[in-house]
Amino acid sequence: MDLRADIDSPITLKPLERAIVPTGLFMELPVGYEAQVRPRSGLAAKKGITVLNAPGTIDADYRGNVGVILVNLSNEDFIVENGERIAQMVIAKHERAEWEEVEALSETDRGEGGFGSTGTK
Ligand SMILES: O=c1ccn([C@H]2C[C@H](O)[C@@H](COP(=O)(O)OP(=O)(O)OP(=O)(O)O)O2)c(=O)[nH]1
Repeated sequence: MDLRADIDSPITLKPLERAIVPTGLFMELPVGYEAQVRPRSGLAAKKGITVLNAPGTIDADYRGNVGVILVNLSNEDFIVENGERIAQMVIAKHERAEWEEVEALSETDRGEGGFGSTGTK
């Protein structure tokens, strides 16, 4: 679903500035669910505006105003207007891990290789 700015007056984001933009959305998620705040591709592609902490996490026990941390990665000012669609949100179910401490991990071909260890071709 779309998240809209719920603000009394417009917010100006200068290049590289960020702001927490309230949405006026308050909710109660069931335990085992989270909401994820994501950028809108149109704003990103056309205006250089994205969600700084994407995906933002809304915890199930959060009861406050859902905020969107917008950042202006363009070289022009961007004005956030009240009611503007600034981000989108999905509700996601997640597992709860039970951690167990062990002496060794199972062996795999990859092992500790990561961060481009398989090359680019
Ligand atoms: O984009 C976001 C991210 C977070 N929040 C709210 C809901 C979330 O449940 C709470 C805490 O977020 P997070 O766990 O990402 O923050 P933290 O930096 O770990 O702070 P805290 O100590 O408050 O958990 O802030 C938002 O409204 N929008």
